[in-house]
Amino acid sequence: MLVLKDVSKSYDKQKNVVENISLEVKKGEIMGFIGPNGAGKTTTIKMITGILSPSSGIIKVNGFDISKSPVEAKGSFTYVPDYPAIFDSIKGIDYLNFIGDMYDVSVEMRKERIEKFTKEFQIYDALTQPVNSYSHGMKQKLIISGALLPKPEIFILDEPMVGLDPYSAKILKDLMKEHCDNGGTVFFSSHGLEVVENICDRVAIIHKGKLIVCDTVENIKKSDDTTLEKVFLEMTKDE
Ligand SMILES: Nc1ncnc2c1ncn2[C@@H]1O[C@H](COP(=O)(O)OP(=O)(O)OP(=O)(O)O)[C@@H](O)[C@H]1O
Repeated sequence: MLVLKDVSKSYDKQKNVVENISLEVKKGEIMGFIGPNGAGKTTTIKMITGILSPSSGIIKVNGFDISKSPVEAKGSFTYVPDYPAIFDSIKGIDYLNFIGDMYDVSVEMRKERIEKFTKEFQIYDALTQPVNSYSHGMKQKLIISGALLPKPEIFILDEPMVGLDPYSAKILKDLMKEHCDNGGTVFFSSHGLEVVENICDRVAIIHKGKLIVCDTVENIKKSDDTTLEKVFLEMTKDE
């Protein structure tokens, strides 16, 4: 569903900030992508989404090579970036309709899903207001609602919990699980290890640009007596 094969990235043609990463996220799976600051998570996600080109390696999204078939690949996923950058002067509802147009979402499905997500996130009443009147968290919830609107095959999120209140974070966790239960795939980065431990089928840990493990939480922890946080700190500590 989402395949990375020997993917590397260097910004300066000298040092790789992502080095030879290979991983596969299966259909219906929710995978957490964790690592210390500067480990290479956003760089990897930007390569998956086609914002950055890898220096080497292959990335396939829903079977389409993001470099060779970018339109087909991009039609298979939606993406929530790590900062809610959004056209500020338009109304929330116009933003969602724009996404609906881009992904050919039918009028009925659009109405039903816009209502569902924006009511759950409690931004429904603000949809007629311009986005520049939204708080950071409201913008984030608008972007998440837009990203879920077309029922993407793959839902990719970069640190989506940042700026969300606990209620909204819980809604997002439930929506990510629901998306997978309906056959979708989720790949997201986070510093919230408890969230990752609770909802992910598998977890990929990146450290200094290298993938150090990609496995179930149970296998990574090896024992019930520990937490993902403890194991993560041990695995990524600098000697
Ligand atoms: N545009 C850029 N030009 C040069 N170096 C960059 C650029 N963007 C990121 N880097 C470097 O690449 C490395 C990986 O950064 P990246 O943003 O991918 O890390 P991250 O794991 O997402 O970190 P964080 O958890 O802090 O968001 C860092 O050393 C960073 O300084």
